[in-house]
Amino acid sequence: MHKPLAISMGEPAGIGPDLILSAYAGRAEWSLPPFCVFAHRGFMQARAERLGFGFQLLSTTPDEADAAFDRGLPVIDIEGMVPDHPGRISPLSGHAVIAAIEAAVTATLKGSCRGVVTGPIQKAALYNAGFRHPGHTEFLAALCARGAAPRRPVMMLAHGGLRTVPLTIHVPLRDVPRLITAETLAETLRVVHHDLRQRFGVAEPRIAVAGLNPHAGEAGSIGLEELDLIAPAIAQLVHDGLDIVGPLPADTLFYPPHWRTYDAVVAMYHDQALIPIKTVAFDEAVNVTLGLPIVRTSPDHGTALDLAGTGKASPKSFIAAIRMADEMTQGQDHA
Ligand SMILES: NC(=O)c1ccc[n+]([C@@H]2O[C@H](COP(=O)([O-])OP(=O)(O)OC[C@H]3O[C@@H](n4cnc5c(N)ncnc54)[C@H](O)[C@@H]3O)[C@@H](O)[C@H]2O)c1
Ligand SMILES: N[C@H](C(=O)O)[C@H](O)COP(=O)(O)O
Repeated sequence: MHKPLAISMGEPAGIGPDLILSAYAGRAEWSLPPFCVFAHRGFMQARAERLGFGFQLLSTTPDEADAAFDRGLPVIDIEGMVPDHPGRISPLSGHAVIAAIEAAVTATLKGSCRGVVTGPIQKAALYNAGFRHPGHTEFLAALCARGAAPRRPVMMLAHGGLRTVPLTIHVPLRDVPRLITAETLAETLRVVHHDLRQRFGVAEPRIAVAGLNPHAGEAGSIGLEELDLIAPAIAQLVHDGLDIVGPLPADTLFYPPHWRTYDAVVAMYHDQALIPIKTVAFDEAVNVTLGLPIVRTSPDHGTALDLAGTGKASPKSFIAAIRMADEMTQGQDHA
């Protein structure tokens, strides 16, 4: 038996459900491994009919998903009220969106599924339903910690050899300087180094670190974070034997001849890391969470409410996310 990948439905008003259905319809063309969807079945059925997909949706358990996969899309039914209103967020669906993620992670931690691929969520829409995290990244770390203090999860966006990591993630820009410490940077770099080896098969990772300020502080004349925090953290890790360079000016770091010499770039804040990769590879880049005991990937895009229910959303990044989770969990394929 092949263990399936677990896919959470994401925001019902967005394009996540559409892409899950498209992925199943194109599973042979894209050579996708078996997967099961953690979703409200009635809602998925309605979205499938709206988009004109004729295949069956089968209620299964994760353990039955592999055997069912050729006959129909295996759905692990999540209870709740989930209206099929493309583009219109409903306060009713929040609980089911959260429960789908929780159930997908639980099935993966239990070993019934190989890894988790998440459909995009609209975070603000979940806060009324009790969501207390800035995004999946931190929520997954909390779920994986099972009540203990979560380890630091690390967000990476990856497309081929271009891999970018924001040190700080979903925080206001004004808080970024305060959140950059030698400890958080060293912890993040160790996770990136470890997972480049373990998850990406990079034998000797070489990591670049961006500065925070223009020109990486220009020797302290445009800010001191580089001299006071970033350089000392790098020096300590280099002393420990890791191949890390920086802090480098962020504006020229992504010039192709430069980034191609690194296996990953750790940037200081969300947009510094995500703008370069979404600019050159929005269609195909993958968001992967490092530092977890399980594999989790996701497309790089969000809910795209404007495209939900239209059939016009590109499935490429979602397919790339399934493929990456498949590649990273090859060793766990068989139950
Ligand atoms: N993994 C996640 O859960 C995740 C990731 C990113 C953003 N989000 C959330 O998504 C919501 C919307 O974010 P946003 O508007 O900044 O970004 P977005 O990625 O949803 O949309 C940005 C633009 O790209 C287009 N687009 C997105 N995906 C596309 C696809 N597959 N095919 C064709 N066009 C596509 C959209 O139509 C829109 O014009 C926010 O609430 C954000 O927090 C969630
Ligand atoms: N920062 C991500 C992006 O812009 O692509 C996105 O919001 C996803 O975050 P989580 O994986 O933590 O939900």
